[in-house]
Amino acid sequence: MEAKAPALLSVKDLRVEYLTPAGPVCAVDGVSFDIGKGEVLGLAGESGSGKSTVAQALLRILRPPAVITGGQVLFEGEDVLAMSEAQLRQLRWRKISLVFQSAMNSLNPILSIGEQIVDAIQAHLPMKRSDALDRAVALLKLVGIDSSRLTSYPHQLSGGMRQRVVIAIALALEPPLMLMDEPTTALDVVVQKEILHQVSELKEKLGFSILFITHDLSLILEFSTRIAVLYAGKLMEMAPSRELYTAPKHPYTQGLLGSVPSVRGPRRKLVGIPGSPPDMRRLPSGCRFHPRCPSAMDQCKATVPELRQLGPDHIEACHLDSQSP
Ligand SMILES: Nc1ncnc2c1ncn2[C@@H]1O[C@H](COP(=O)(O)OP(=O)(O)OP(=O)(O)O)[C@@H](O)[C@H]1O
Repeated sequence: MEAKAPALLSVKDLRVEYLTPAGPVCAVDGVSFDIGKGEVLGLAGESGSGKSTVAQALLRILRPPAVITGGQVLFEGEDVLAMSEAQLRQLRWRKISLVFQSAMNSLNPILSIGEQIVDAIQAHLPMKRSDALDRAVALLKLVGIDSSRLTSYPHQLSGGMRQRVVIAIALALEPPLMLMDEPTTALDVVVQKEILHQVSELKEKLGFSILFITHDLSLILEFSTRIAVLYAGKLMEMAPSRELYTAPKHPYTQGLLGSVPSVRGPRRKLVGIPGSPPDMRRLPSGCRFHPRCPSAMDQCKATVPELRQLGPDHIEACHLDSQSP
């Protein structure tokens, strides 16, 4: 059996609340996961399940009214939640970088691509401008952009190219971990896949790890090593991608997969999950998924299911499976 890579990032019992005037909303409730070196952990779940809140908590870039109210985040053994602002400046970009959906629109319109990459490098590393420029050329090449584009302005590039530039900037300091929050959602399907394939190749070459967030389960299945499924702020199931696809245990995971077209195998009828996620201010009792669950039992309304180990790398929180021997 392949030895498990030591955790680069370890998240334990993370809890984030939005302190709204109407009372606290617990958007991330006791979420735990590890990311190993070179691993891609996909965070799946419908809109509002807490995926972006998790990513922002890891970098400590949550904005009020969000506050981290519990848990532990260890990156390379260092306690991120205890870091000072100065330590966080060393962590962001250098150790953990972030690519988000609208990043391609946040490039500076009046600076050339080359200038922006050079500025990003020089903001963090004591490097001569000519060396930084060489690095910018190499970075653009890595993401499949010709060096002749160095003098182009963002508006002269397609959306896909702009997002590639953002990925190049995110990789400029060779961080061990990249957080990708809906990195390609604004782009057309073909460009999305091209970019994600390229990122996968870069990951193999450079050895970084990825936390990959998207609501698109088919992309998560294709590009992640392991997948964590969130529902209303709670971790429902986590397993290696293949195992999650072939043997999903949680009715919520099964429901999510029911809305993904099958690439191989027989055509199957797409069935979504009836209803919609709960209002986070008025969560259902017991298992948060029970009002939408086709297999809900009385117990599901009464008690919150604990996460249980189903296999060496497979965990799930559901009363149904705690009943089977
Ligand atoms: N500014 C805010 N004020 C109050 N509650 C918020 C705020 N932002 C987010 N939330 C709550 O946090 C929950 C999680 O939001 P988050 O954006 O992390 O989810 P997500 O899974 O990333 O969804 P999406 O895919 O739509 O971005 C939401 O359901 C909402 O209840």
